[in-house]
Amino acid sequence: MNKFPQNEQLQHYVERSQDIFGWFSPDDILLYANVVLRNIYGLSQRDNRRLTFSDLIRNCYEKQRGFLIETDDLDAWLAYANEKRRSVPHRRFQLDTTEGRWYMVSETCDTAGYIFLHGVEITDLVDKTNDLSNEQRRLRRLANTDELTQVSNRRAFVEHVSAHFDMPHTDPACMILLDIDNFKLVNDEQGHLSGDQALINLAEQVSHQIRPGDMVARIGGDEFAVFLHNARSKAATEVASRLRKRLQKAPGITCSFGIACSKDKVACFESLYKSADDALLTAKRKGKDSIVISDND
Ligand SMILES: Nc1nc2c(ncn2[C@@H]2O[C@H](COP(=O)(O)OP(=O)(O)OP(=O)(O)O)[C@@H](O)[C@H]2O)c(=O)[nH]1
Repeated sequence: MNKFPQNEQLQHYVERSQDIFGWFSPDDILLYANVVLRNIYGLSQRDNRRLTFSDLIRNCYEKQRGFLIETDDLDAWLAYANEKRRSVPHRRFQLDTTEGRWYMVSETCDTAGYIFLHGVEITDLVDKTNDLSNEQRRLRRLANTDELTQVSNRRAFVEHVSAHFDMPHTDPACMILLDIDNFKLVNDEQGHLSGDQALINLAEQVSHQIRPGDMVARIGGDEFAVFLHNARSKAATEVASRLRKRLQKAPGITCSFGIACSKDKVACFESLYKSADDALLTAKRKGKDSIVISDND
């Protein structure tokens, strides 16, 4: 018990370990690298050259093998790395290789300036973390997307608009609500699948009318909402008019539109939505297929 391996035994284990082991002199010459580290630096067992850390890195960079160095400016990369080396007695960093392996490396520096490296492979962990991040992204997208039309859903829309109003300096913004006229009849006369297709087509048409950064969402059965950043009622009316004209060109469905714009900093999702919804109701009452701008604007 408590008997540490003798020098030769220890060297035997270190040499054959799957971990990284390395040792640098105070003038940064590689004094020892085990098999794993020699592979990463691209050195053969009989390589007796006195290579510095910078030589080794330049070698990997030029051959694009081993230690993966992603930079357009190797001198700047080396200057940064050399500034970090020996800056503290202990530090840890991740190292990845051109073969896609990852290591968590711990670097220990003694008072004389010798550096001892020990690294453990963490490729599986990194892969799992990446899988989890991808899965998280996929789930977030699912949670925010309307399954039928693939545009955003109500939850994402509320979040997006609320985030806009949470910002300290909000640009003027507009909300357009649009609702298909007599959609019940479309379903009744042409069937539910045709109704679904009409919703998909409408979502596509609306998406084409807005700028990147603006948002369209399906927020109810046959109701869509658009949020336009940096826009006033004139721009919002133009978007709605373009859309209305496009819909009129192809016989099938028409929509009613309600528009509301934020004028002051106290605006919030609820107040803007209420104004747009009132305007939409007015458009429906006026005989549908029309655009109404909120009284508050
Ligand atoms: N095909 C299809 N229909 C849906 C879907 N969700 C809701 N609906 C239908 O959409 C219709 C919405 O009707 P309403 O908005 O109440 O009324 P409307 O017939 O559109 O009449 P106005 O809104 O007054 O013009 C209902 O018949 C719902 O069954 C869906 O995902 N697919």
